Amino acid sequence: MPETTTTDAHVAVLAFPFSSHAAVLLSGVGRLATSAPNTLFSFFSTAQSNNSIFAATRQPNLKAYNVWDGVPEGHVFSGRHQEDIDLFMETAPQSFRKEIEVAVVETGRRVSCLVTDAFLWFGAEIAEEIRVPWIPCWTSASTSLTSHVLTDLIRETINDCAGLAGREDETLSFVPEMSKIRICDLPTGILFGNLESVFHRMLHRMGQMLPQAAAVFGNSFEELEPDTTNYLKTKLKSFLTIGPFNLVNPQPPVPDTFGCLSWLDKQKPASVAYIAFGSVATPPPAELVALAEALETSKVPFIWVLKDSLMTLLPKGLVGNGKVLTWAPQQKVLGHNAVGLFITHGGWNSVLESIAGGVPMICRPFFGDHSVNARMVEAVWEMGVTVKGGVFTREELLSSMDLIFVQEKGKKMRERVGAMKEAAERAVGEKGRSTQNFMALLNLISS
Ligand SMILES: O=c1ccn([C@@H]2O[C@H](COP(=O)(O)OP(=O)(O)O[C@H]3O[C@H](CO)[C@@H](O)[C@H](O)[C@H]3O)[C@@H](O)[C@H]2O)c(=O)[nH]1
Repeated sequence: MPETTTTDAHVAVLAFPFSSHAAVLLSGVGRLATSAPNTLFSFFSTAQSNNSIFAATRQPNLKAYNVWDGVPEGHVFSGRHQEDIDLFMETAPQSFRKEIEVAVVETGRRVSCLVTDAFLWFGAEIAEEIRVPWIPCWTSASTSLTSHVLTDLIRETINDCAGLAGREDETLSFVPEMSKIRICDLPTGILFGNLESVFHRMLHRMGQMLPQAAAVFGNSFEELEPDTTNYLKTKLKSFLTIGPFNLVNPQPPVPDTFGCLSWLDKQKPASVAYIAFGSVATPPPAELVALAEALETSKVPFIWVLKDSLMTLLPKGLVGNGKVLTWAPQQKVLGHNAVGLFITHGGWNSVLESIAGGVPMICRPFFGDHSVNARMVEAVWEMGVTVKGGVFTREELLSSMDLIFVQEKGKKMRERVGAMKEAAERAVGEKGRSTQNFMALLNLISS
């Protein structure tokens, strides 16, 4: 790729250091750093986050800086939900400002552009103070972003129509681009959950601030979400989908500690269920038991990622039919031709990785954007199903596995995921839309 940068550009990158957010941002920024070797990239996250995502060898023009996690010395966590996020967000604007100054002194280059996780809406204020463009990265689907940009409209419309009660299954007919999404599928923080929590106020503010950004870039591709992508192009100064990141920047090699891949080599094509719920979610014990029983009854071979502490819940004979482990090289597993089903929470990276592997899904959403992603899998792309009633039951799992592994409908789903996989590969190919968008982004950040 041609070098298009001026020689003194310095991009400050502010990460949201929880779940897989920082890793996804680093994956996008790593690609920019490779394509613009004369531009410096200073990547700011907490020490814990940086230690977990920065490999020993990185591009020489990409350097990690640690910011304070906001946890006061001697603080004892109360176990309150998202306490770590609340503490971080309280001090984050000042912590980032302070560390940016350190990077400026150390590199001898003033910052020329501010890239942030889109969650960090105060990036708009920092960018204004230092008079540089603000370019946020949205690490999830264009459709979930649309719902955040439209939060005020959605709240007003629902309130004008006498509130939410009994209307959860209605579709968002007043937003034509999201007309297959139901009210109950909306990400938490728009109508559901504690709307006054630090996290949800942050999402609301983000939706209001993003139209000020010089450009927003996202980990999706236009062919996957044409309607909401086009809508965002009208609402934001510039909206550039440059994904899927997993196809252009696959996961760095991770050791196959548990021998998943060699075990998969011995299984029949499209016969194995892979089960994982991302970096945060865990189904409650009763659902884990329902899942274990469904696997045992169906005899479907499986790879199941599960926390160590929960393994005692599984029936003793179960493991004979598969592998239960604490972490898998997910992208490689989903890319293996033996895998025919992904049982997932619907995290955006998992959805994109399932598409890249051509694997249909059973989605069991938990929070955040999982429900809207799962709805798209089922009702828009028809590449899988979402569990009814929101929880796993043995009977429904058995019938969904039968549908995907055995029935004609399942075959059609596999064909549709396969076609979308090809569309994704075209998008990041030499002349693809995501590649063109990436070049436009590269010009923006390094000029
Ligand atoms: O055994 C495992 C389990 C997970 N992963 C990886 O972990 C990531 C998980 O990402 P994702 O599916 O997006 O789930 P979360 O970590 O829960 O992601 C958070 O961030 C996403 C956007 O970045 C949002 O869509 C989710 O709602 C939010 O929970 C993926 O890249 C997986 O490949 C592995 O490599 N091995």
